[in-house]
Formats: sequence, structure tokens, C-alpha cells
Amino acid sequence: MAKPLPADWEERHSNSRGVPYYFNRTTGQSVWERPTASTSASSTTTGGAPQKVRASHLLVKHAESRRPSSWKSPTITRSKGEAREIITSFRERIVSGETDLPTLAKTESDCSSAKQGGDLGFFGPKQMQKAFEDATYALQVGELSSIVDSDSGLHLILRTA
Ligand SMILES: Cn1nc(-c2ccccc2)cc1C(=O)N[C@H](Cc1nc2ccccc2[nH]1)C(=O)O
Repeated sequence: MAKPLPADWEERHSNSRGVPYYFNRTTGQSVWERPTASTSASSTTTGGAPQKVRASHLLVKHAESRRPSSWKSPTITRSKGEAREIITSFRERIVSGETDLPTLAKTESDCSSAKQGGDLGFFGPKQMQKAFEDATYALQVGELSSIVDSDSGLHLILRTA
């Protein structure tokens, strides 16, 4: 029987790895190992300040997106299903090594960060939509996410720091 988690820690599920990970609601820290009483909030690498992460992403919007418009298209009418087919193909091309996320994001992402190769810079807890934040914190640096569904559309996320 697993011991209860220390205060502020919660168990989450990593879609990309299919295993649990542990998230500290106070510091924004995420760890793979189940925390014990000694894994305190102050044990962050930043001395207690919420840990920031950096990520690049490729966004494919669809008709149900919060803002179905982008630098690529003033009115986005593709269905969510079509968007999923498109982003699945993009992910296959990245995983095969044919291209990489920043290169593909520059021409294909529906986010205004496309010109920066999808780089969003550093962000901390509660700065991005929850689904995006959770997916990013669950990634190791250098890891590519599975398809992440937010109110903005479908994302591929590459954690860079
Ligand atoms: C969060 N963010 N950062 C930038 C950005 C960053 C660096 C340089 C230029 C733009 C754009 C955005 C943004 O919200 N863009 C939206 C789309 C979008 N929605 C997101 C939700 C989560 C993370 C990134 C996201 N990007 C848009 O263009 O309609």
C-alpha cells in the first residue's frame, strides 16, 4: 500500500509515457519518482520559487478553436478531425527525423509564435492553458509530446528547458 503523498503533491498521468508522475502545486515542480516526506516544496532547484520551463510548439487550429483565425488563414474552417489528421502527420515526420518541430512550426503552426519556430520562451505555473501546462511539465527536456488538446486547438510540444 503506497504511503499518502506529502502536502501539495498530486499524482498525474503522463500521456506521452503512459506512466504516473508527481506534480507539486506550490512550486510547479514535476518528478517521476513518488515523493516522500523528505521531498519538500523547498527542494526545488530554484530554492523554492516555482520552477519555470521553456517550450516550443506547433499548433493546428480548427473550427472549434477559441480563436479560429491565424497568420496563415483569416478564417479556419477545418474540422477537429481534419486537424488531428494533419498534426498526426506532422508528428510522424518529426519522429521519423525528416524534419524537426521548430522548422515545421515556422510554416505550419497557427500560433503567432510560428516565426520563432514555435518558441514560447520561459513560463511558470498558471501562465498557459492548463492542458498545455500539464503536458509541458510532464515532459523531460528534449522530449516531444503526444497530441495535446487545448481550447486553442491541437498542439505538439517540445520541451526545451
Ligand atoms: C501564448 N502565446 N505566446 C505567443 C508568442 C510567443 C512568442 C513570440 C510570439 C508569440 C503566442 C501565444 C498565443 O497564445 N497564441 C495564440 C495560439 C496559442 N494558444 C496557446 C495555448 C497554449 C500555449 C500556446 C498557445 N498559442 C494565437 O496566436 O492565437
